[in-house]
Amino acid sequence: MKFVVLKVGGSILNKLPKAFYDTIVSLKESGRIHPIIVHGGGPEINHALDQMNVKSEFVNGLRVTSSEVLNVVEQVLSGKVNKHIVTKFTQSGGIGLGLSGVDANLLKVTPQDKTGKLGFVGDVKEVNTNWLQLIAENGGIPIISPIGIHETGQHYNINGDTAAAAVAASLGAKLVLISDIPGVLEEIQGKKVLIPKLTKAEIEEKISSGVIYGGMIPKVYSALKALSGGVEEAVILNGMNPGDLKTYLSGGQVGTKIVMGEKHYV
Ligand SMILES: Nc1ncnc2c1ncn2[C@@H]1O[C@H](COP(=O)(O)OP(=O)(O)O)[C@@H](O)[C@H]1O
Ligand SMILES: CC(=O)N[C@@H](CCC(=O)OP(=O)(O)O)C(=O)O
Repeated sequence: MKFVVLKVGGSILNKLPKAFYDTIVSLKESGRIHPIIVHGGGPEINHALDQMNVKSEFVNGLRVTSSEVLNVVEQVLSGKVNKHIVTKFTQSGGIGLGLSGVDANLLKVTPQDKTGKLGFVGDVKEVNTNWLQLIAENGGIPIISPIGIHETGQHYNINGDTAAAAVAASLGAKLVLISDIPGVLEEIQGKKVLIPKLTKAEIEEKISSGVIYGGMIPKVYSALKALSGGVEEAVILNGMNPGDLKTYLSGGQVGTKIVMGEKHYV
């Protein structure tokens, strides 16, 4: 089975054209790929917290998650956002099956930060791939919200990119991180320029120089982690151009490819 894990970022969720969902459903129906969707929803969570007068706080792109915040995160991600995406796939003629990482022990976690500063933020230690395979084999498109479960039964908030990388690594799938930007950008002579390929060393350098910041940090680190976990390829693409996904899956150059070694870009 050719699994492709598509992570859809919250930055773009409400803007994605119908053609995006149509493209994924037609790729599934043609048997070319078995898509698995992992989604975010950061802006929706921020909005819900704002309405409760709770401040959103991030450390290196990860949300500090108290139990009060976790309740909101879970309601927004596993409820509102997950079902929004399921509906979009249904409208495109696909079988979208919404799950969170809590269902069927899909995403087992350990706390991300042992000092406790991040609160209930989890890192994925195991993915229950059986159910994903079963859903895919039966024509379904799994749509996963990034909430994980600890062995104590405690639920944890997982960054969407981190969850997607873990799912891709567990299946040896390609990882496609879909966001509202064409890829990793760098300002050169006052113009934002797309970086087509980035190695691990270049990523470290661009984080320390401030070129890569905020929500892009978990994205590039997740891509690297996925690669070291056995994923053959990781790429960051813009979801506003559904043609980009087709181009990428046909071997074309779009977005930013993340690779482990050799320097392709200086
Ligand atoms: N070098 C960079 N190139 C492009 N975007 C960057 C870069 N560094 C930081 N960003 C920010 O990262 C954002 C994408 O991360 P995030 O908002 O978490 O997206 P998503 O919700 O799609 O996962 C961009 O919209 C941009 O503000
Ligand atoms: C731990 C952590 O930061 N979790 C994220 C989960 C949602 C997410 O990843 O949303 P985007 O993909 O839209 O950024 C959060 O609470 O915002």
